[in-house]
Amino acid sequence: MPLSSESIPARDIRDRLIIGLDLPSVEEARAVVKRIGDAGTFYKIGYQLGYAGGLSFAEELIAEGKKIFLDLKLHDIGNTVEEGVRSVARLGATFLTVHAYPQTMRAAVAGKAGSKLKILAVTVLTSYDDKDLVEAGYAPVPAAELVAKRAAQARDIGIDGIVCAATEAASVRAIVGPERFIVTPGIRPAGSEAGDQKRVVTPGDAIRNGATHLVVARPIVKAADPRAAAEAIVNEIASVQS
Ligand SMILES: O=c1ccn([C@@H]2O[C@H](COP(=O)(O)O)[C@@H](O)[C@H]2O)c(=O)[nH]1
Repeated sequence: MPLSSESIPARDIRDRLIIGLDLPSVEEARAVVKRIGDAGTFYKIGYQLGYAGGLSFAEELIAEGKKIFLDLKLHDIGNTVEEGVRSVARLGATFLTVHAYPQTMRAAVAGKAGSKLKILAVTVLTSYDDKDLVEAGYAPVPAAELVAKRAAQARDIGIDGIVCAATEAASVRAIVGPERFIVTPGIRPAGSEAGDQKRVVTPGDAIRNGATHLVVARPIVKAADPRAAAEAIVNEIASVQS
């Protein structure tokens, strides 16, 4: 049944939408979170806000009962990743990203041991297509093939979830099995601008393809009415969710 502001959807449906707080200051992020109100239950903090006080703001949101995805995309020598993840685990976030390189993923799994933090492996950024991979120095390989290889490595290492484009969500599900999270940025409601995203999918198709969580930033936080934009996506998720 379609949902409206009057009948806020069950919490688990709203949790499938992760709203990217890609904003320049904590003040602006706090204002957007306030406008979205109870339509938003899960927020992502990445480079822009993270380097502008966003980690303390993450703790504030957690204390208010919101879930937090720290999209820090860690990638460094193993010891640095392991200790960095150990520090992040103390913040109480739900998800943390690392790049899907085997050394990095193994270090992240070691660093989160004993905590509730879930590690997501970023396979191939959704702003990349096959040509971008060649430009970055990879032998010609379709992005989908590299996503599949990295998803299999992430599974074998014990990573909790995969970040990929929703174009690859169905094939990733076949690789990683039924339990792991499949978190898909590059989501664009029909008619909205792709911007720098190249592997783009609508919210409904992403859910149909098997994504567990959709990441949406600009189409919500830059919207004239961020709450209405978030609700429209939650409604689309609810209309196709099995
Ligand atoms: O492959 C990836 C991994 C992460 N992201 C992040 O998701 C959001 C998407 O923002 P939009 O404004 O909805 O395009 C952004 O914070 C990225 O850093 C991604 O897009 N692709």
